[in-house]
Amino acid sequence: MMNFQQLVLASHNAGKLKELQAMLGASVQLRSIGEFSQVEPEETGLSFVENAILKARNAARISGLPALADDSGLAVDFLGGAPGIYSARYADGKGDAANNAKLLEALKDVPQEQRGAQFVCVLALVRHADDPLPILCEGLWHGQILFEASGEHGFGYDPLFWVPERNCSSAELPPVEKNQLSHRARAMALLRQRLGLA
Ligand SMILES: O=P(O)(O)OP(=O)(O)OP(=O)(O)OC[C@H]1O[C@@H](n2cnc3c(O)ncnc32)[C@H](O)[C@@H]1O
Ligand SMILES: [Mg+2]
Repeated sequence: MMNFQQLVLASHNAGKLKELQAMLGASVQLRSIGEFSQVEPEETGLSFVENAILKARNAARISGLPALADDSGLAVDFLGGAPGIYSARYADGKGDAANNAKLLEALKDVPQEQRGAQFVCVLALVRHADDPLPILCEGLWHGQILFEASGEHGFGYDPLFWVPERNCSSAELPPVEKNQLSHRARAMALLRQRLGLA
């Protein structure tokens, strides 16, 4: 197995970098793709897997380093799994606050018992840009969409995501706890096993 002391993280999302670095610990240093380029690749895939691979290959090409990508999002049952892979672009690129407002509006008349949702995370690791065998790991986190935002931690949809096993929103969880329970934590636990770090 290859020794990944340095990986480039194919993400321009500071929240992801913080969480993933905390989960990996000190043995692997994640370097942001932002050190190499500010240009974000277009996420043209139709699945989390395709977009994760696309982002990882792009980062490996630009940096010359092995690359890890995270493609993630929120799949809401009542919305047939939307916004899904379009979670970051749900409110046409206007950002987290606009995404959250649009989601609350879409669910405003939907009762509690129909507000189930899951966070999805796919991690893709490529050893180089043309790697024919990317490592892929997936994690899901089940919860419900709240009627209003609550909590200051985390990022993105965290203030709207109710975590039944903790009775609070994921933005109310201390970061250490989110990093033990989340979709990203589950995907990362699998990746650590695959890399022999677990
Ligand atoms: O593509 P990169 O550069 O990694 O950064 P991004 O923010 O665009 O990331 P995605 O394309 O994977 O889109 C993920 C969306 O899902 C949201 N999301 C993912 N994980 C989340 C988490 O742990 N908590 C809250 N929202 C999350 C996030 O805010 C984005 O709107
Ligand atoms: Mg993105």
